[in-house]
Amino acid sequence: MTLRIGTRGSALALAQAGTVAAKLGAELVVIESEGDRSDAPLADLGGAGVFAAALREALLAGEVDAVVHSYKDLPTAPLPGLAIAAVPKRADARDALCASAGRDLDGLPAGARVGTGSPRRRAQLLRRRPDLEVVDIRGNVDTRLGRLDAADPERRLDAVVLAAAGLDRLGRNEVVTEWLSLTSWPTAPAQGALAVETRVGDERSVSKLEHRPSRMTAEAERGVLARLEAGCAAPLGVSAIFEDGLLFLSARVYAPDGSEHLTASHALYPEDSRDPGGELAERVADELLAAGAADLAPLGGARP
Ligand SMILES: NCc1[nH]cc(CCC(=O)O)c1CC(=O)O
Repeated sequence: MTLRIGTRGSALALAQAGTVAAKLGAELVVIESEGDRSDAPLADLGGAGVFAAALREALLAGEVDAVVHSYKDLPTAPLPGLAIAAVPKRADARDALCASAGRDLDGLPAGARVGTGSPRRRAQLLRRRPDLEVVDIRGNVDTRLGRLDAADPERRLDAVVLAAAGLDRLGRNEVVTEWLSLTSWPTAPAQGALAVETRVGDERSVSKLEHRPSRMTAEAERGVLARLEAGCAAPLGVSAIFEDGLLFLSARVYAPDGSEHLTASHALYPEDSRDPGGELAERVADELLAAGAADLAPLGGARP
């Protein structure tokens, strides 16, 4: 029997799930979700979890054998009966600036209009360039890039910030005018990583895709989100790296207007811990909370 892999129908989701299906010799099944059908703000639909919900329903109902998520869009709470059976080798975790006229962030004119729907990216943009006008946008990657050369001046933007991994998977690297370094611009937990989910007991059907270091860094980053009890709208940037046997995790919480931020970083040798990602995330999150992260930014439910 051919393995059936469920995916959202967006160009990005199809590209991501397509690589997974190809490696497994599996068949793709497109599942439409409320998040894809509606233009309503994500928060009104129940947060980023709406993208995952329809896929998970189809998996639980046995309509497909596995589903592929952007790991960063998956809520941190596990769903009973389902398991993240594989985390494939992670792509670029960085954000990318896509600006008109080939400009980088420092080269944008004063008061330039830059689009993003992410409170983290808004705070990071304002921290680097307090003069920018950050415009709230959403929609798929092509819609967002379309704002760069929109004919209507009210819609036109000077730049947008997107995940480098998504642009790469769509073959759109040529629009990037600056890759933002993770040290000064940490990104969303698990950005650039995929999560392949199966029903509990079926994990082996996809386990050849598993890449341990990618799971470890993604789990460490998501652990910070979980420990801070933060939602997808929290102005939080994280970056984990596994290098020379050492797992390193850094997290930064921003004031929404970018005026202040707090950073915490820790490292450990994974073989010294039963749950390296969780343990590291706990240290980093506790340090952020002790330093007053919850007073600096709305971490939980509050959405703009
Ligand atoms: N929030 C939407 C989303 N979910 C995953 C990606 C990109 C791919 C990835 O991070 O794995 C994007 C687009 C973006 O943030 O630019």
